[in-house]
Amino acid sequence: MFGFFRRKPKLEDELKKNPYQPEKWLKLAEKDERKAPEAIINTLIYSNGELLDTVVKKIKSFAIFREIEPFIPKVEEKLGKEYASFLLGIVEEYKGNLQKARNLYDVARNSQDSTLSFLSNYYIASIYTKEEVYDLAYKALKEIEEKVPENYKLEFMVKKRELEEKLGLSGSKLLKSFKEGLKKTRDALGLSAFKGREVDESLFEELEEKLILADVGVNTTLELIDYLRNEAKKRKIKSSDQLLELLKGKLKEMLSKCRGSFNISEKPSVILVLGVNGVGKTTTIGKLAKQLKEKGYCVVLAAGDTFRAAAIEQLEVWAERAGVRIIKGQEGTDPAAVVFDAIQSVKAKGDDILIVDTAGRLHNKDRLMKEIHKIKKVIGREFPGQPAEILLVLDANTGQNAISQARAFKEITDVTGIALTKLDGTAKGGIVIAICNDLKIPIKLVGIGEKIEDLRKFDPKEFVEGLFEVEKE
Ligand SMILES: Nc1nc2c(ncn2[C@@H]2O[C@H](COP(=O)(O)OP(=O)(O)OP(=O)(O)O)[C@@H](O)[C@H]2O)c(=O)[nH]1
Repeated sequence: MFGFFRRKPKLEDELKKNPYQPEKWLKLAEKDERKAPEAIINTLIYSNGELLDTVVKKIKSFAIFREIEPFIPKVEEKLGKEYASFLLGIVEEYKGNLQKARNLYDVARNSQDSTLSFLSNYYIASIYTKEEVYDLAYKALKEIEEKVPENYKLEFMVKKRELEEKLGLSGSKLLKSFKEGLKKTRDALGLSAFKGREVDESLFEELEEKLILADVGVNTTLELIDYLRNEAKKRKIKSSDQLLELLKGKLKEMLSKCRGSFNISEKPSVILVLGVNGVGKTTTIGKLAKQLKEKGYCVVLAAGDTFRAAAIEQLEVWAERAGVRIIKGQEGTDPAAVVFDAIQSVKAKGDDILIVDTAGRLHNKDRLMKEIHKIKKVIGREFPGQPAEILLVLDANTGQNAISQARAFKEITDVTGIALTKLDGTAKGGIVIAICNDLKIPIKLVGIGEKIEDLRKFDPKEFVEGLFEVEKE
């Protein structure tokens, strides 16, 4: 009955009796500034790490970075090294020791605790961003993009978008350069000159001539013109604008069969790169390596074209530019031996992607076939199911010759995708349609210039729109 006189026990007394009340430690931290450092650490300890996100926010809002330091050994004792390192990382980052802070976060980044792992990577990314090491910042974000807590989603997306902009990965910049790269073909086709005309026999004949000149290939051109004639008759089309829309739709439908995503889902993934000398193989490997690295992958190159010292040196230059490792042998070394060494290196370092350059001498087909089969055998033995991609590099300038090269390589080995280079340098960009329609091999990448960023995933819709784009006056 005298209960109403009993003094409410103080928070501290309650916690002395039963410290396993994390919410109450949090309340004490908010109530008593002097007690805040110890109370906030006890909040973390007695929530068994669950309130990490809240605790971190409080440490920052109370600005008690230095004050929590004496209590961190207790965190290590109760929760382990990963939690203690993470908190020490926060203290060091506050002191401006970014390198030390990053190393401390690194201890916690692979923690089983998803919040601790997320926050560690997130803070590593923010430190790299501060230091303008954007590719590594992006890699750290990529590692955690599947496990972003709800309350971080928006902030995470903004940070990722900013890094993509800085790394030139954003669609807009790349799309513009792609359309510029198609200018020569677009001008040669001159489809805009067909606008506003009557649909008559001369129109079909002119269109047929333009498509063949753009290297669409005779068979594919005839297939397209027949299709347009039939549809024009069936739908009683009188205006050339409608006919051009039909052609655009048909080309998109044709090319959509050649759309293929790059298969690098396994770790490690091996990409075997084929192609005759001069088509842009080494350049494409260099561009691809850089882009994959910027996407956060650890990439290593194997100089499998040992026939010429120049090829090895050239690949070294590109490895340097892309900032990736290269494994090479002496000129004349057995390519399979170089690939074997590269595989041992990948195993030792745990790389994500191995890109293998190969010789480009098609005139000695038997020897090339033996070399490639041996390389594939070595790869498949060490990494079952690999190579994931067998990428054939073709030069868009070589027109129909590229088709015969592709046919020759298909006799040597299966080809999973095509990288079509120098689309920017040719008026014969119609070869894309011929390759797709004749060879039925996915076109995965297109080269649109000599610079390292001039490589892009092939997007059929984008390509066709680029052919029809009306030049701004
Ligand atoms: N304009 C343009 N030039 C390119 C492109 N890709 C490669 N090149 C150029 O084509 C030339 C040959 O490129 P490489 O990468 O050396 O070709 P490769 O197949 O390795 O030839 P080898 O070195 O003889 O084995 C170089 O001058 C490149 O800069 C591209 O997409 N556009």
